[in-house]
Amino acid sequence: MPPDDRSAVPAIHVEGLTKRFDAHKALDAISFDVPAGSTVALLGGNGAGKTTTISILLGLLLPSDGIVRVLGHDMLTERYRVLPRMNFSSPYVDLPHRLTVRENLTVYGHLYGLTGLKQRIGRMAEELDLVSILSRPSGNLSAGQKTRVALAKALLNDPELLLLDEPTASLDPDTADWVRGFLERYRARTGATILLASHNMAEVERLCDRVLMMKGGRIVDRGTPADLLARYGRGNLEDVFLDIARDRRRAAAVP
Ligand SMILES: Nc1ncnc2c1ncn2[C@@H]1O[C@H](COP(=O)(O)OP(=O)(O)OP(=O)(O)O)[C@@H](O)[C@H]1O
Repeated sequence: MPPDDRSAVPAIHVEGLTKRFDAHKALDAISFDVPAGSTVALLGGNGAGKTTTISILLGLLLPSDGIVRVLGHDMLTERYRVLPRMNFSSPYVDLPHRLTVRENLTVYGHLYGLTGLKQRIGRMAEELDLVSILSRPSGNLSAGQKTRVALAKALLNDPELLLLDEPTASLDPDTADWVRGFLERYRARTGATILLASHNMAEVERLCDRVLMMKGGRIVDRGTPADLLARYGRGNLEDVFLDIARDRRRAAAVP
C-alpha cells in the first residue's frame, strides 16, 4: 500500500461489536472508527463497557459478534500480525512484583522480540525518569512510579497504536500533568494513534480529538469535544458527561 493510503485505513474499525457475559450484554452492537494518528477517548460511567472494548481490541477477550479490525487486520484471524505493532497500559494490570523494573522491561522486550533491548530500556528510562529505580523491585514502587514503568513497558516496541485504560488514575495532579504532557509529546513525535479510557474530563479535553460516550454497553454520543460542548450547551465535558449519565440530554438541548 502506498504510504499516502495508510492514513485512509482507520487504526481501529469496529462494527456491530457485541460481548455477552452469560445473559448480560456488556457491549451491544457498538460501531466506531479511530482514524490513524488521532487520539480518541472512550468515556462512560462505571460498567459502561470501556474496559471490555479495550480488552477485545487487545485480543484478550473474544467478541460474541461483530467485526474488529486493528491497523487494517481482522483481530480474530490476524491477531499475530497486529500485536507487535500495538501496546497498552492499564493500572489494573500489575507487573510481576519481585522482578526489578529493568528485569520486567527486559522480559516484555523479549516477548516482543525486540533488538537492541539494552539501549531501548536505557532510552525509555531517561525519557520516563526511571534511571534511579531500574534496580528496584517493581512491587515496591509508588503509584506514580508504577505508572511511569507501565508507560515504558507500553512504549518499548514503539507502538503505532496505544490503548490506555485510565492512564492517570490515582496519580497526584503534578504527576498526572506530566504523564499527559509526555503522551502529547509522544504523539507529536511518532504520529501514533491513541485510544484512551478515562474518567478525567480535563484530560480528555486536553488530549483527545474525538470522544465516544458509552452507556450500558452502547455508544450514546460521539464527536469532537467542541461538538459535544456545543450540542449540550455546556462549557466543559464534565457537565456533558453528567447530562448523558443522568439522561438530561433533551433538557440541556432545549434552550
Ligand atoms: N468477566 C466478566 N464477567 C461478567 N461480567 C463482566 C465481566 N467483565 C465485565 N463484565 C460486566 O460488563 C459490563 C462492562 O464492564 P467494563 O469493565 O467494560 O466497564 P467499564 O466501562 O470499563 O467500567 P469502569 O469505569 O468501572 O472500569 C459491566 O456490567 C461488568 O460487570
